[in-house]
Amino acid sequence: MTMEKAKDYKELSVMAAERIAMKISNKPNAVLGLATGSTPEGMYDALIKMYNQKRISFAEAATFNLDEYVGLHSDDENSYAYYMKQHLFQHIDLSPEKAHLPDGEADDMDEACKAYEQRIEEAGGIDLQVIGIGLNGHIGFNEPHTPFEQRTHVVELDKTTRNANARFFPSLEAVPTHAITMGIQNIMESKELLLLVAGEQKASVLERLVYGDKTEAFPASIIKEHPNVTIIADQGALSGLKAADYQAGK
Ligand SMILES: O=P(O)(O)OC[C@H]1O[C@](O)(CO)[C@@H](O)[C@@H]1O
Repeated sequence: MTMEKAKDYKELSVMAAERIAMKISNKPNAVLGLATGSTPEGMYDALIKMYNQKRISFAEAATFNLDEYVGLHSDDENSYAYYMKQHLFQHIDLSPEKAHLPDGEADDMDEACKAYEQRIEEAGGIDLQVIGIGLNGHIGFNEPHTPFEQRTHVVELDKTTRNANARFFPSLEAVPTHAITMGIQNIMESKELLLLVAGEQKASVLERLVYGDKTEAFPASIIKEHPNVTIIADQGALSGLKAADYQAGK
């Protein structure tokens, strides 16, 4: 596990975008795994900037998002499909057929989960997966006590997660109760993982990730076993760690 320190959120965002830019420069048809939430917003802004400066092109790339709410139409402004359109897709040259999100509106959810996995497999697997981390250690929407072997599935959202995400909705009741998410196993299968952690409110989460044991009670703890994982964290998020630990790239 490599840890990279950013002085602030802006620097973290640029560092993350540079990782993606490097990936698609080396492999123009790279398969990128994308995340939503507040954390990657700055990274998407930085990527759009690089695209506008003609530094990068997504013309040959494909993307797969980690998760989507169940029951929200892609035009619903709280759906992750809408988020991705607003924050990235409408600004770049990624082909719409190659921009994938789980289908939160499918009649048959089990089928939708299988179909999503199949599309990832057909694309050759994910080269670089960006993830954020929830306050309870979730990755994607894999809540605490999700088995590490879990594949794409429908999940009932934890109270903490619904509360944390209520800021995007008119009320807590409006936050969907379920989501469809890549499983922990899918995340671990990506060739490279990039975890972004920003802000002091995530300091204790990062502390637990770095010093804690591997446990299904804290889903992110598994990523320490991934052979190619980088964490980019800003000063706020790093405030719970001993400086020597991140300088040494623990
Ligand atoms: O970046 P945020 O908004 O703190 O969210 C952290 C994680 O929580 C989720 O938004 C789901 O609640 C993930 O998609 C994200 O990685």
